[in-house]
Amino acid sequence: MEPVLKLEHVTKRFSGLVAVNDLSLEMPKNCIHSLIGPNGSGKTTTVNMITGVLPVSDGKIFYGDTQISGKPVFQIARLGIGRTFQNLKLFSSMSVLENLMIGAHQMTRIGLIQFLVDLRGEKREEKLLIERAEEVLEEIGMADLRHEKVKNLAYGKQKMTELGRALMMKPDLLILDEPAAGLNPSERREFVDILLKTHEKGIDLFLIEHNMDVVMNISTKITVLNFGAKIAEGNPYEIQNNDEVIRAYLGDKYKPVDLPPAVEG
Ligand SMILES: Nc1ncnc2c1ncn2[C@@H]1O[C@H](COP(=O)(O)OP(=O)(O)OP(=O)(O)O)[C@@H](O)[C@H]1O
Repeated sequence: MEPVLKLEHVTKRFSGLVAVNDLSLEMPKNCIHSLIGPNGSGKTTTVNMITGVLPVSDGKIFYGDTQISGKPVFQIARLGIGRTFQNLKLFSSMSVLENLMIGAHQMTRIGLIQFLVDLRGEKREEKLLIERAEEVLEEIGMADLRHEKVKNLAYGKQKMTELGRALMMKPDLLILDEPAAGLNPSERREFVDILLKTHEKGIDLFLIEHNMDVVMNISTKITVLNFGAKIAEGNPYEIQNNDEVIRAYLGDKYKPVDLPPAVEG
């Protein structure tokens, strides 16, 4: 089966620094693929190249059979690749609903400024956006918070809003940069449950994550980077038992742990 995403000998150089070094990887369909490694090992740079934020220095990136390296961010997004960010990119003084709608403005023919001007108008596209936002709010369990300003939400709900914003465009592939960072165990469980539901609906997930309990519990495939280069690839069991990964990243003390149950309410 053709991979969803394929990196062929991808390198990124920043002046003298090689941030990603000759990286090749394939993400199979129906997969939760995690990219892990120590701080500074090149994970975010890799995602920035996949999403078109940074140009590759060498190599090629394919989404299905379409070469996406060299294409601008908006074109890559329109092909069906959604993304969340390590540092949330939300409008904190606006409501959850408005943030979701802004996330989808790329799907519509109108530009962002026009969209903001028209936010309370009667335009057909806005009605469609509101309908879609309502669907997403149900999916992420935040329908009752639709009119709450983002700045009043707990951090876990802000992260969920960021996820919702990425879901607005109905991506086929969703790239998540540290989705569990900053979440308490209960919020983490809730977030992971929503991610798994999202995946069950047919969205492939590619995630950068430092929380190994999350990675080892949900990943189908894991790629490990160190100093920009791939040092290992495999399923969670293989990665947990890989000597080089233990030396470079996991350490001796890592023991797989199940995620705790979510606390209701
Ligand atoms: N725009 C840039 N200009 C120069 N160097 C950069 C730039 N972006 C990243 N780097 C460097 O590239 C290397 C890889 O960084 P990157 O952020 O991709 O690592 P990471 O694995 O995502 O780290 P973390 O887990 O801390 O988020 C680091 O040495 C970083 O300092």
